[in-house]
Amino acid sequence: MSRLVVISNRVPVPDKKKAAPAGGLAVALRAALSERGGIWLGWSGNSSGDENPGDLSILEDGNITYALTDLTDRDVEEYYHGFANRVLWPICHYRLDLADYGRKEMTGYFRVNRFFAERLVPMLKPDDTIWVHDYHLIPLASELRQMGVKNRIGFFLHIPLPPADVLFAMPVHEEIIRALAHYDLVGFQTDHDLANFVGALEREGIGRSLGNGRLASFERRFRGGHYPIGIETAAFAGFAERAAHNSMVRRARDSMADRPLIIGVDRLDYSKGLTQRIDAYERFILENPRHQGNVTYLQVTPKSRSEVPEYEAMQRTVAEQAGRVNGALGTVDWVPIRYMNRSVARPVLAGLYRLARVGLVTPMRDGMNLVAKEYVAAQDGENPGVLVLSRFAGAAREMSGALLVNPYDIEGTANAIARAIDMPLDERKARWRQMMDHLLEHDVTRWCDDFLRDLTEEEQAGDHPEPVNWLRSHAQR
Ligand SMILES: O=P(O)(O)OC[C@H]1O[C@H](O[C@H]2O[C@H](CO)[C@@H](O)[C@H](O)[C@H]2O)[C@H](O)[C@@H](O)[C@@H]1O
Ligand SMILES: O=c1ccn([C@@H]2O[C@H](COP(=O)(O)OP(=O)(O)O)[C@@H](O)[C@H]2O)c(=O)[nH]1
Repeated sequence: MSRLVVISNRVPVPDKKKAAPAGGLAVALRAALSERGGIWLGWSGNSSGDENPGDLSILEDGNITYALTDLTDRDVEEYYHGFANRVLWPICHYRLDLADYGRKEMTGYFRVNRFFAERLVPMLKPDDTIWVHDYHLIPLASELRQMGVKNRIGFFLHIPLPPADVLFAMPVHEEIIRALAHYDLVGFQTDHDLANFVGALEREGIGRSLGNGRLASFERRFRGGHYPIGIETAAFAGFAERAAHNSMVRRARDSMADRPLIIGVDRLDYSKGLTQRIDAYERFILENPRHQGNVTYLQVTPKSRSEVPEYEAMQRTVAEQAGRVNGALGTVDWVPIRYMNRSVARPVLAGLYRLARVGLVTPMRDGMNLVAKEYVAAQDGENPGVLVLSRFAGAAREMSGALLVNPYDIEGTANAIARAIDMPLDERKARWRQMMDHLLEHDVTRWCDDFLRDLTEEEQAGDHPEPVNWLRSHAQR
């Protein structure tokens, strides 16, 4: 079995001082790395100011080497805040109105990808399998190929891939597609994302599907597939059971005194549909006065990407909106929305999910949304809560027991909340069982194994004796 090399923007370096266990993705990739031995390389999250980032910081943990690099202020600004989070993120989440494209940021993005490639190359062995994660690092394989790297390289996109009409609003869409063609396997969260990618290849004649997941573009052959990411289902269910003793969970339970709780857990991000969700909750209360003073909605919303102007503006908007609803509907002994602007450790979250009669997960767009899966895994099978889920989250492709909503339809979402609160036990159990069985089978380890199996079985792009001349012949037609 070849060594595994993982590259992602953020690296969950194990921290023995922190009590909270790592998230599912980190657990699964660490397991795969420790089985094969390997390296996990990425950004340290720190800036070196104007100075060139020094040597990599190396941390050895068993047979895994964590390799972290600082970036300069300019790199962070152009690559992370700029192109990744103000161009790729909004476009991939269908928010063309928020995309702020600039050549400087685009150049910085490609420059930082080259820099990651330069740092990686000296560490590589010829038969390493390389797995690159997410939109920050799309050009990494093409940079590595230019440096002579012939290894198998896979890429997984954690966020949605929009249809051609949306993707092509990005001035450098062709360079992005060309960069993806340098991987041996490109993985998406859902069949819709994969179909959008194939549609984008075919729309302007820059590629095509050869059938059976095989793709051709820019004179390269590679594979595309969909691999919906899972969670560490059994372990998470265990956290939820044990969390009953946690003091924060106990305090939350005592304060509810058997009244129904609705929970939302999201980074403070415009893709998560927080303002529409609060509107829907307000409408639900107004239309169901018997729930006034009865139901409470807890929204856990850690700050995210605060240096990006759209995120900074969101902090104010959501806080003001929650304040307005509390002011309008609250009473001397009831606060309709408990709004928390900080992060909660996952084992505690698990306990809070389990207390909640409704999990409200209503993004306007989301690659997957692990919160939806965690909410289901955390439930007590004898008295489970109901998942109200946006049809625009990747998770909606799998969570067949959820009440699916269109988050743009405030009235429809309000009705779904009412239906979830009043749902009889038998229906709740049947819906939950369906979803839990799926999550137990399709957990994050399975996701990791499926992707790596397909990547390592894959013919190497560079192995093709003849270049793919399809593009040229197509252009001549
Ligand atoms: O690293 P940040 O800028 O602080 O952002 C946090 C992560 O957000 C995104 O998560 C995505 O991946 C999840 C797991 O596959 C998926 O469930 C979710 O729908 C996506 O939004 C981002 O893609 C990660 O790279 C970030 O680290
Ligand atoms: O206070 C919080 C809020 C969220 N999360 C975790 O952050 C992840 C969010 O993943 P998701 O796919 O839902 O969305 P993303 O933030 O990656 O877009 C989930 O594992 C949550 O349990 C957490 O640990 N503490």
